[in-house]
Order: sequence, then C-alpha cells, then structure tokens
Amino acid sequence: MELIVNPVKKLSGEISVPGDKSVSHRAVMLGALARGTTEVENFLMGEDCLATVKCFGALGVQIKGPDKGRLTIQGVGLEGLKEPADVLDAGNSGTTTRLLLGILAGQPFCSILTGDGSLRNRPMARVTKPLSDMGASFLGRQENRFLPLAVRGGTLKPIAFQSPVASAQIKSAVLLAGLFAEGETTVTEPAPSRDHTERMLESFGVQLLRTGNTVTLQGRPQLRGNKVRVPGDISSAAFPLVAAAILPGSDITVTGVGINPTRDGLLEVLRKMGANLELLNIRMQSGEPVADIRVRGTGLKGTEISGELIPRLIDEIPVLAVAAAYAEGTTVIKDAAELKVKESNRIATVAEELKKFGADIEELPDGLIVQGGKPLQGTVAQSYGDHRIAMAMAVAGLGASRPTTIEGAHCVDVSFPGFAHALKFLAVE
Ligand SMILES: O=C(O)C1=C[C@@H](OP(=O)(O)O)[C@@H](O)[C@H](O)C1
Ligand SMILES: C=C(OP(=O)(O)O)C(=O)O
Repeated sequence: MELIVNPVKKLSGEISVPGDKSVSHRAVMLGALARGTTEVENFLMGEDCLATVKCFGALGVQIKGPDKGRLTIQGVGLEGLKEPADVLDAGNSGTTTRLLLGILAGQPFCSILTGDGSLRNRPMARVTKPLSDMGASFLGRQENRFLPLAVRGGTLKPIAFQSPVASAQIKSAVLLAGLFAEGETTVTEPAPSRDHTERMLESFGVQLLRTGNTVTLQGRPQLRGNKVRVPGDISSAAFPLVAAAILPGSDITVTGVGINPTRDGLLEVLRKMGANLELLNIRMQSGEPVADIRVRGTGLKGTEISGELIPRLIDEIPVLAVAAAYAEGTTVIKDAAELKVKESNRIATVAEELKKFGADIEELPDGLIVQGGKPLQGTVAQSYGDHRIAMAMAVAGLGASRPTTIEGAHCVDVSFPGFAHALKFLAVE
C-alpha cells in the first residue's frame, strides 16, 4: 500500500489518537494472569496488540473483543494457562515477544514463539539469558538468540538482575517471570525505562518495592481482575504534534494522551526546541497521568538529545529527526544505539530516507547529526516495513515542496490505525 502525502499550509483542529500500545499489551497479559474479569476500554486495535490477544487466546484464555476498543478478559490465574496446540505468532511485535517469553518461562509446558521477518532478526538473548538463569530452557537459532524460539518453562527461582540496557521489555520479562518464582525478584536498570508494567501490576493488587532504578516483587502474588482505561498513545500523538510544531500558524490539540514521566521525553525536547506546547486538563486514568496536548506552530531550533532522555522518547526519535530537519541549527542525537534493533535499523533508515527529501543528516554509531533548516522536497520514501519510519516520513512530506509517496505504508496499522485519516482531518491546504 502507498500513502500519498500532499504538502499542507498548516494543521488545525482537535483529535484523539488510538490507545497506548504498551499499556494495551500489558492489560491483556495481566488480565489473563488475574483471577476474575478484566475490562479494557480504548484498547489499541493495532496489529501488535491484536497479536497479543491471539497468543493469549491460543494459551486458553477467553477474550471477548476487541470491539470498538472494548475487550473483556476472563482471567485464568497464575496457574491456568494451557499448552498451545500450535506455534504462537507475535507478528511484528517485540513487546508481545519479550513479555510473553517472561510468562512462558513460568509455565509447566512447552511452547514455540515466532514472528515476521523483522522480529525474527531482533535480539532475544537479552531476555532468554536472565530467564534461563531463573530456570527456563530455550532452543532457537544462533545459540537461542533469535525467533523462532522453543520454550520449556517450569519451576523458576527468583533472581536479582542487573540489566545492561534501559529497556522496559527486558525489565518486564524478568518481572513477569518473577510472578511465578517463589521469593524476591529484583531488576535494576542503568536508567529509568517506561514503568507501565509496575503501575499496572500495582493496580492489579501486586505489591512492589521501587527505589531508584530498582524494582522488587514477591513471587506468587494474587492478581485481581481490574478495569483498565487505556490512555491515548504519546508515541502516536508525536506525529501530529511534531507536524504542528514545524508548520508555522498551526494550532492543534490531541486529547487524552498519556504523559507518564517515563514516556514524556518528546514534550521536554519539543519545549527545548522552542515549541509552543501546553498541557491542559491533566488528570489520572487507571494509574497513568493523561492530558490534552496543545501545540501551536512557531518554528523550532536545534538541540541535543542524549543520556537518560533516550529511553523516555526512544520510539519518537524518527519523528524528532524530522523535527530537527525543519529546525534552525544543528541537532545531535546520541546514546541511542538501541535504535538499531527496532523494527528496522532506525539510525540507518531515518538517515537514508531523510536524505531523499534533501535533508543534511549524518549517521553516528549511536545516533544522528542533523543540520536543520534546508528546504525539503517531496520524494518517494520507503517504510522498510517499520511503522514509525512510514509515519515520520509522512510528517516530513507535510512540510515539503512537492507531494511525497510512502511505499509500504500498510505497516502504520501496527500502532496507529487511522493515521492517514487523522492527518487529513487536521490538514489546512
Ligand atoms: O515495553 C514496551 O512496551 C516497549 C519498550 C520499548 O522497547 P525496549 O524495551 O526494547 O526499549 C519500546 O521501544 C517499545 O515500542 C515498547
Ligand atoms: C519498537 C517498537 O515496538 P516493539 O518493540 O514492540 O516491536 C515500536 O513500536 O516502535
């Protein structure tokens, strides 16, 4: 599928974006492991989260929906999952895979997990290593580093794990496995990563100890079925928000967006770049802070994005590189080598595609340098099957001098069904 993006004068109006992907995955997983019913609202009907629903269906969990974002999960408790009759398919979703590996590690049965071509090339030793130390066995390609992976779970022992990477997927895999291990499981990470697992575990009745970058849980707790209203996804909101910030005269509001402080690096960077950004109607929703975000287009200036900010905006870097290309001056992005192991190598793919628009962008081993302010021309851009690249390049096209074609744009459905419609709704031509 191709997406044609016509240049626009500015963006104007109010929209909401689909539910948060990270929170949606976790609602299915914790709902399945709880006793009683879990009701989810504003569940993300994107392909990644639908893959999670399918996997849990195959593990014997009764799930109704999703229907217009409503999902009802009949929890089976910590001991109720069933051996799947076939291979589990996580599609394009790293989060489904790594969190599910943590859960499968604690099951007294055998399962096999695979995914699409992109996912089969993403590193899994980062979770199979600590889960093996807890007592699970894995068999897979290249010394168990890649999908497909066979998992033989069983009785786990707790560990104190020092993660080498600030990654919520690694932290969550070990914590979810820790639910099945008798005793205290601890994860420490080098910088704070998104804490949706911790927040949701607490709302399902699990007690955690959180000090600095360390989380501790006592194994074998009881999870209670719950109601979860999923906030709008800040990683999806990022696309219209950046577009409005770079197009002078724009004025948009994205309502009901999650602004969890472990996810709000985008807002901090846009402010540093000089964006006119306001948070309105800040409130709590199912244990997560939410706000309406208003951005008025004033033009941006270059900045540095590095260090502990990186995990707080990791998925927003492709679109922030687009912001940098439209900003006056230099933007340096570093400490972001994790971008190389996402749905595509996002350092390489962002640089390659933005160059086609005429941007001045250079790859670093762990980031990018963008000399902003050059006029961009519309082009034919590739998605590499990576939803964030497809949407970031669409934003680049909005401010360019000629129409842009995004090839392979079907992948936007992974995280933002209705993306093209949302842009059209806001566009002033
Ligand atoms: O836990 C999660 O829901 C996610 C964590 C991040 O990955 P890492 O944990 O690999 O950094 C992020 O890139 C991904 O989109 C979602
Ligand atoms: C990296 C991402 O997701 P995942 O790791 O779940 O595939 C993303 O959505 O940008």
